Parts: sequence; structure tokens; C-alpha cells
Amino acid sequence: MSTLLEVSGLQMRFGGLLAVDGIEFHVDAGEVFAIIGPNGAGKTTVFNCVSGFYRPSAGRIDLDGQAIAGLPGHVIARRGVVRTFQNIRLFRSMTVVENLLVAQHAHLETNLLKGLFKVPSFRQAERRAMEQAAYWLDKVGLRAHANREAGNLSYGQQRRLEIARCMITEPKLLLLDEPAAGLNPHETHELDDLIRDLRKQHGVSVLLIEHDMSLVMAIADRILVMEHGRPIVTGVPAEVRADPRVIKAYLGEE
Ligand SMILES: Nc1ncnc2c1ncn2[C@@H]1O[C@H](COP(=O)(O)OP(=O)(O)OP(=O)(O)O)[C@@H](O)[C@H]1O
Repeated sequence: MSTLLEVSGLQMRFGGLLAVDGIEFHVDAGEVFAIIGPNGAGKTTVFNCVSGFYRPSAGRIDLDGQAIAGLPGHVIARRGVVRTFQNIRLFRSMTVVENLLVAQHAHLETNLLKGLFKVPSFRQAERRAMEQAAYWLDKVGLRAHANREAGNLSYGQQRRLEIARCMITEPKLLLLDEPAAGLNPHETHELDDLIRDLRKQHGVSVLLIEHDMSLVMAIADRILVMEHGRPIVTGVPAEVRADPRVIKAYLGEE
């Protein structure tokens, strides 16, 4: 398997606080890789470094062998790394389908003049954008809600729309920040199926932060466990589950 994302020696300092230090991991093409750890362990900070929200204090982040650490978020997104947020960020007063059309805008080969004069290439791009939106609405089960305001969807539907909005840009790496937070067991089960499908049908790699252990253990190929900003162990779910250091980090000392 080829390596898609390689992170080494990652460090992030906020003033006197070393929030992340010595983080190393890689994500292979098509892999689901999870980062877990107690609250405040530094998981979101790692995400923010990978997605370009923070410039790391030290370390390397390579995508397909090219350095991306410190690049602006929109440049990293164009290279194929997109993310969802712990607190869902949709255009709440736009409709569901509009959210999917806007997401594609940055990736469409169109410009304002072409749009004004409706040249054929613009119309073609528009048609393709609609087709893609319809495809993703079906995929995440929101076709019947296409014209509803995104802010009026249920929590689980909003999470699925956020994932569709990412996937419609055809990313190489999808970062999911606590996608199961606030979902009921049925919705979590649907999310599990959706992530499996995205990997299988679309070959996307997934980097996941999640507190729902049953979801992580079910879908992650490998897991990095962090505590106090540092890695404690990386391994397949069975190894991680049985590791005394992980049990101690979660349950504390006897
Ligand atoms: N922008 C910031 N400025 C200062 N400190 C920060 C900043 N972002 C995060 N931190 C600190 O860095 C540490 C790691 O936080 P982070 O949010 O990455 O943890 P986490 O593992 O994602 O936690 P949770 O599971 O609660 O979301 C915490 O001590 C946090 O207070």
C-alpha cells in the first residue's frame, strides 16, 4: 500500500503550552486511521495542523510525498485534504442542494465572465455540478430533503450532509472530527456503513477523531492513542484495546 499522509516530529506550542509533541504516524491510501485519547490530549490540534488551520511549531506533514505543513487551509483543501468539524459548519440558511453546489464552486473550472455569457463550458460544468449533487444526495440519503434549509435538518442528517459536502470535492483524505458526537445508535450505525462505503467505492482515506470506541474499533484499520499531547501507542484495534498503557490513560491508575 502507498503512503498518502506522513506526519513526523509534529509539535504545536501555544505560548508556554506544548499541546502536541513528537507525533508520528502515516495514513496509507484507502486506510481508515483513527486518533483517540482523553479530552485535551491534542487530537484536534493535530487535525488543525494537518488541515492548515494551524502552522505547526515543528515537524513535517507530507501528502503524497510533498510537504504541506504551514500551507494555508484552502491550498491544502485543493491538494485533496478536507475536513468536517466537531460543531457542524454548514450554510444553515441555504438549502441542502445549495450547500453541495457551493462546495464544488472552488473546484469548478469556471469564471464570472463565462458564467455571465453562459458559454457551453460553463453550462457543462453546471450540469456536472448538479449531477454530482444528486449523486451525493442519494448516497447520504438526503434526496427527499434537497430543498430544505440545511439548518432545519436533524443532527444526523446535518452530519451526513457535511460529509457529502466534503466528498463532492473528490478528496484524497477525509478528516472527520468526532462524526458520531450527538448521534443516536441508529445514526451511528448508518455513519459506520457510510464511512465503509466511501472507502470502498471512492477509495478515500479517512483520518478520524472519535470518542465512540465501538465505532473506532469497528472501522479503523489502525489507531494512534494520544495522551497529554504525546503518542502512547499506535496499532491495530486489537493491540490498542489490550495495551495496558491505553487502559491506564483511559481509566487512570488503580
Ligand atoms: N488555540 C489554542 N490556544 C491555546 N491552547 C490551545 C489551543 N487549542 C488547543 N489548546 C490546548 O491544547 C490542548 C489540546 O487540545 P485539543 O483540543 O487538541 O485536545 P483534544 O484531544 O482534541 O480534546 P477533546 O477530545 O476534548 O476535543 C488543550 O490543553 C487545549 O486547551
